[in-house]
Amino acid sequence: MITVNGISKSFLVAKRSSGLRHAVKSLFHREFTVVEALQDISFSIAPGEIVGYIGPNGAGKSTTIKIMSGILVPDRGTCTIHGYTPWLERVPYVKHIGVVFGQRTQLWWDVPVMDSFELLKDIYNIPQQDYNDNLELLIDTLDLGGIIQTPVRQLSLGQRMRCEIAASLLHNPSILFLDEPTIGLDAVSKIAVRRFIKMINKEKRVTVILTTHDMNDIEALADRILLIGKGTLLYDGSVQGLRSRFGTHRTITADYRENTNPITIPGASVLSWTPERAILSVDTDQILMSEALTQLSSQVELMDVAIDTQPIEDIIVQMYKEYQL
Ligand SMILES: Nc1ncnc2c1ncn2[C@@H]1O[C@H](COP(=O)(O)OP(=O)(O)OP(=O)(O)O)[C@@H](O)[C@H]1O
Repeated sequence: MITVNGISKSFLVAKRSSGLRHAVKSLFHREFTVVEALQDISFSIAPGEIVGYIGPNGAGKSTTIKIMSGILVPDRGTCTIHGYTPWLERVPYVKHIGVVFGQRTQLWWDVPVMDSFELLKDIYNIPQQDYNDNLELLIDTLDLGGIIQTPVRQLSLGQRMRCEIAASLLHNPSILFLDEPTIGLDAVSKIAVRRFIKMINKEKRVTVILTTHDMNDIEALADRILLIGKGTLLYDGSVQGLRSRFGTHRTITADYRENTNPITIPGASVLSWTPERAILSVDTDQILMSEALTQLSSQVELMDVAIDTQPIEDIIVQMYKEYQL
């Protein structure tokens, strides 16, 4: 459904120095630097997938989404989505995609949400019956009943985001691009948005490409991760694969009968210690968990043990470090 092949994109950015002398000079002679936003990016995405597109600030995520949604033209490479080249065949293409940029709105600020929806119906030429059916479903599942007649500027961020997502789906697209859909939302709204994304993916088979800095979004939604850093693709695989490749640490929290001897286990480091409790980080590349537990129980009289896997957030930080992003 989506094939991106060897996409590169660079931007010319004017150099600016501070001070009046430089400001005057730049009026006559502007200097530019080239920012390589994307370099030779390739991937493909099958129908019905939810793909998390992640990377640190400035990695090139939004640039990729803009190219895939037809807003930007790449310098090199090809992109075929639903049989179209997005930037060359925008008018027929956009009927198949929905786009939500978390930081921007596609709704008209001063009019009730419903009026924006009606306008989108005309822009996309949505048949009345399809529109009615879709609207009913979206109002119901995104709980828009109480806010649909409110002007957008009076909505909270969470309410607006639910309306943005509804607006992007009114024309029944088969692909949804979400750029930071949960940014700034409270915990309850985040969960509501995630649940909805999961639902439309499952029930309507909408393919979802999601950029986010929130690793809980990734854990809750993505089957697959594309990690981009400094414009190049560094990892393409499952969340599980990411865990087994980078998440080799487990945390053991051990409660035991009072013991003043220090705990030493090769392959494990002590994160904190008291005479009754120790927290250890175990590198499973160096020692099996079973072996670490055997050694622990030979050194203290265990009362309780909890084992936690490394949070995905830590794994990502580790990856960023490893790739020097
Ligand atoms: N219109 C533009 N003009 C000049 N440079 C740009 C433009 N758009 C993006 N860039 C540069 O391209 C690089 C990639 O930017 P992009 O917005 O794609 O990153 P991102 O991964 O989405 O970052 P963030 O997580 O901060 O949103 C950055 O160095 C950015 O400054």
